[in-house]
Amino acid sequence: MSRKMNGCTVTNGYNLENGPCLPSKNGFGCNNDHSASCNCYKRTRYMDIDCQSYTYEDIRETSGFLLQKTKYRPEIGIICGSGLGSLAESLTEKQYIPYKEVPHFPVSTVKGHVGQLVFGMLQGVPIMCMQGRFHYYEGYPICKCAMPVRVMKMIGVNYLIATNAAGGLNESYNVGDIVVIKDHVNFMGFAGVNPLRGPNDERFGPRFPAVSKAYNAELRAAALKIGKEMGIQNSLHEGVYTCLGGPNFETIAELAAMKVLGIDAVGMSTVHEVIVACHSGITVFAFSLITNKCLTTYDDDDVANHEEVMETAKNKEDVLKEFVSRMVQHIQKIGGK
Ligand SMILES: O=P(O)(O)O[C@@H]1C[C@H](O)[C@@H](CO)O1
Ligand code: HPA
Repeated sequence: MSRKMNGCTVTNGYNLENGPCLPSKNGFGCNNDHSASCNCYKRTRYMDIDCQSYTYEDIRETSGFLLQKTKYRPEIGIICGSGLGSLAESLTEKQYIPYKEVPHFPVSTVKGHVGQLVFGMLQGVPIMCMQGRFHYYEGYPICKCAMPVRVMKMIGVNYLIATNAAGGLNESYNVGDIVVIKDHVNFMGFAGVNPLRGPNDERFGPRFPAVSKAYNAELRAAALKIGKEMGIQNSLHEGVYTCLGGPNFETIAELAAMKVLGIDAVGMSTVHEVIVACHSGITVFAFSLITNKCLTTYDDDDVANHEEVMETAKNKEDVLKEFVSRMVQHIQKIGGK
């Protein structure tokens, strides 16, 4: 799609003459003189094209498309982790929109991630659910992996429930336990892989957002209370999650190092989504399903595998549906529609 931005003809975010159009001091796009106020490719070719994947206008186009396709106006968004797509099946009056039909959306490539949006009702509350998320190891730039969260925000989502499958590093965790995430260690961020990298458009959020309170304390407390009410308090924990780039599972030495750092659950997602949610002012609740124990000794015969992850997720389907449904009910009570 072509449009005019600051005198440039831009096609799909590209000024064909000068490369990707970036936010410039004058607004979006190249201003064609490549001076100090111009952020066109000629001035910024040292930057990864990655981080300029989506402009505000792109996100507006995606959310506009969805708002026009659906009658739902959800304030709560849910991201289903590996094997957890069945969470979307609890919705009633469902409307499915495959990612491949949505402008600018990436497509899912991982087993256990269907690759569609599901709009519908849960506990009488409209919900937008991602049945399938995007991981860095699939080959997408990290900002692209997190792009749906910006779409959610523009659609009107104010609460995000992010779920994932994770390995349990904390020795007190068992397979099938739920870990309410209280904090994360952004290992990929240590190496500069951050969804907010690149020019910041203030319309999305601030250049330097605080993420020290990313996981809402009130929702965490509510989750623990809900766990008690459901009688699952012995298999419910609060813990620290980390996301690694994947796709390989971790080495014994890596896991030993992470243990020292106080990490409880190890996965390959969620952190980028939570950072973007925080940046956009979305309130976050996130949890991991412990699908396997992290193996921390060399004499263990077992190895981690995706089949085990999927199988555990399948086995816990019912309890997770109930847990999420009660969380939605709680969020509605405190202000989400
Ligand atoms: O999407 P999530 O984080 O739930 O998926 C986890 C991490 C890998 O994608 C996969 C490994 O089995 O499960
Ligand atoms: N490591 C990383 N990601 C995972 C794991 C794990 O053990 N289990 C499920 N996702």
